[in-house]
Amino acid sequence: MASEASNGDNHVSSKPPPEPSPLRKAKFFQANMRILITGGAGFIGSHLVDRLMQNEKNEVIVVDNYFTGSKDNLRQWIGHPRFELIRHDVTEPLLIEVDQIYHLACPASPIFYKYNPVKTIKTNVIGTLNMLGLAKRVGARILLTSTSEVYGDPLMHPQDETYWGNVNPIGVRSCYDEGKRVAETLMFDYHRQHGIEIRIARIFNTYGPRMNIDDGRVVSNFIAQAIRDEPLTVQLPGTQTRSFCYVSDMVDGLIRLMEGDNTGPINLGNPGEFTMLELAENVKELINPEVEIVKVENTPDDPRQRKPDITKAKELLGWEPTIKLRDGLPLMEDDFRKRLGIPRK
Ligand SMILES: NC(=O)c1ccc[n+]([C@@H]2O[C@H](COP(=O)([O-])OP(=O)(O)OC[C@H]3O[C@@H](n4cnc5c(N)ncnc54)[C@H](O)[C@@H]3O)[C@@H](O)[C@H]2O)c1
Ligand SMILES: O=C(O)[C@H]1O[C@H](OP(=O)(O)OP(=O)(O)OC[C@H]2O[C@@H](n3ccc(=O)[nH]c3=O)[C@H](O)[C@@H]2O)[C@H](O)[C@@H](O)[C@@H]1O
Repeated sequence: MASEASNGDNHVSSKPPPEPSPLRKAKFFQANMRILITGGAGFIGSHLVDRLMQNEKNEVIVVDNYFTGSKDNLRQWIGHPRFELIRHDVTEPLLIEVDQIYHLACPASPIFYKYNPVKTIKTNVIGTLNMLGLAKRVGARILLTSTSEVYGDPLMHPQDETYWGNVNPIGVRSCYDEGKRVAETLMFDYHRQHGIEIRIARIFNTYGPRMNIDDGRVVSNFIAQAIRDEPLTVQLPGTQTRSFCYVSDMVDGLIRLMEGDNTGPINLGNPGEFTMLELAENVKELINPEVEIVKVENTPDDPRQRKPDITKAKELLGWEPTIKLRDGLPLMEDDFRKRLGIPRK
């Protein structure tokens, strides 16, 4: 017989609830946290998978369309009972059950995000909307990997999270930086309107093993060039600055942010600031003292300076980077030499 309440609140079902699968009763499945990583076949994503898989209570699901990522980055986990890899484009809806979502899917190297700008903005806007819809349906906490590019060509230095940025809305980088700004807006609108638990990391340049060798980003370019005895291509004027964070530090910051109580946005990056000429000189000294440094044309809207203020990350997450650039570069060199098949002389 139907219950008296018209809205269904007092509805009493005569049927018992369905039995959960016997597998879910097994010790192995019971305590698990199911974690989705979009873009998990990419550079940062695959290191995040490695770290999360260390915890036996985590089940990790990666979705990726392999635009810039690769199954090779995840080969050690393929076939593992707590790991699943799904070929999927986040611009399409995804229906799965998870407890946490690390939303990284988006090409990060300027060469790749400018290659198909319409797709990049769709990934940032529709992709984030889809992942927020998923978070809302299943009640998951969601973390967005935003970027220091939301500060554009910053007029405040170093950049803290209160700065609203100096961004060209119609330039060739806008698909990425404006795309991430909209993604941040969507995160906060879902949080305010639907009570979704959100976390936003503003990541500053991150480097390390597994970056695509021909990725086009400056650290991977210089290391590959130095190993191949090719000139290091410093884009003009060469005095523009960046702050480089080693990937293991970044992964640590992302997990602390996800597990903590603060929505962010929180800057994650290494405050050590270098001009591109200084970076080239460091790579030359550490990897190949014979190599030449040449100046080449730059691309439009390249930010002139970038350095994170990480006070908030220190205070709220107890996080700060531990690996200096001069220690991180040789770790990346080992990986690049292996993949290029060029041993040290
Ligand atoms: N590495 C950095 O310096 C840096 C700095 C700031 C922000 N970020 C952000 O961190 C995240 C990861 O960056 P990364 O350096 O690992 O880049 P990456 O290009 O190596 O990884 C991105 C991954 O997303 C996947 N992807 C792209 N579009 C997709 C789509 N539509 N559907 C499903 N998968 C898709 C790619 O195939 C790739 O595996 C990105 O969101 C990027 O914007 C990175
Ligand atoms: O930190 C960030 O937020 C952003 O950092 C990078 O963006 P960008 O700093 O422009 O990355 P690179 O392509 O590595 O360029 C860094 C600097 O190196 C210079 N460069 C690049 C390549 C090269 O061969 N030589 C060279 O001098 C560029 O002109 C630029 O000034 C990432 O690729 C973005 O995804 C990320 O969001």
